[in-house]
Amino acid sequence: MSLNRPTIFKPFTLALIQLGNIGTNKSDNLKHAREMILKAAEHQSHGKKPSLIVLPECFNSPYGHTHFPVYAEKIGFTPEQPYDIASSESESVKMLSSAAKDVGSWLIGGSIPEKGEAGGNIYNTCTVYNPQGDLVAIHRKIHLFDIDIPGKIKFKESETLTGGNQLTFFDTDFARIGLGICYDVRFPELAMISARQGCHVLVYPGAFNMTTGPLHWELLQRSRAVDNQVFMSMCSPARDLTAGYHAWGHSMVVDPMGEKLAEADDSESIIYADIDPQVMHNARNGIPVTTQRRFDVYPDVATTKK
Ligand SMILES: NC(=O)CC(=O)C(=O)O
Repeated sequence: MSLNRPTIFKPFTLALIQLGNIGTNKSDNLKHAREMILKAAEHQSHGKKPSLIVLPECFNSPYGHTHFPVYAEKIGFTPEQPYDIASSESESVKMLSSAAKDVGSWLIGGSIPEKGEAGGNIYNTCTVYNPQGDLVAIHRKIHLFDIDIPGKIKFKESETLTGGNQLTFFDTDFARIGLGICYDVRFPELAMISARQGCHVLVYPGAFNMTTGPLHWELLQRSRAVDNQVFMSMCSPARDLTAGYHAWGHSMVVDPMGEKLAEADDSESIIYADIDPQVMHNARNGIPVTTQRRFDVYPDVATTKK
């Protein structure tokens, strides 16, 4: 993706689908996700449908390290080449592509377990589609969710997943969008670099839990938004107490001043936020941190090369 391309930032509506009923039957999960994408697109704000629709992390399978290898699909995307949907081996990619085309909106397809090209690696991968249904970008969760809070929650994605090794953003005709997945939000460098590369809106499909959700879900999103003076949003699955992993829910959109524009509760729902670029311009003019950095005192992590 060329950084030199002039970026556009225009008002648009963002829709987050807090998907429920994610069970063990993948076809049912895909069917339901498709129905919810069509429903999200029916919304009108200022006479327009949402320009960008988002699904949650792990929307086609139960969330858990033992499930990832069972549900993993081969995608085979390379950013340098156009992707041929018709010959894709991924049923999830095919559904998402056709749904994006049918509604004529950009679609961030949450995440799915992905079978890598070689060596049996499995990734937690987000795919992105333009309104023509083309697969235009993927983001593989970089930081794996390995936590152990005694008596509360133990989860080790690294038992079956491999972390991605690339930052991802993409340009639309209304904004530059930066991607991350869930635990990636705890690493402020990622959001900082995306913002410094010109992203206006950060979208992280995610699935926090009942221990970390109440403490950190909102705090981290508002922090990333205020640190970087960007719009920040995370899209969760709905809470299902019959599932092995209890998602926190509370899908959210935060503006560059840290104000919440929209928030779901824990049940299945679709939330919408009107993204107004003027809010970002006002934040940056009023609190000019973007021009006050002191790289004579500390290094610029956003440009430091490996
Ligand atoms: N599920 C995650 O990747 C992250 C999470 O729940 C947390 O950071 O807390």
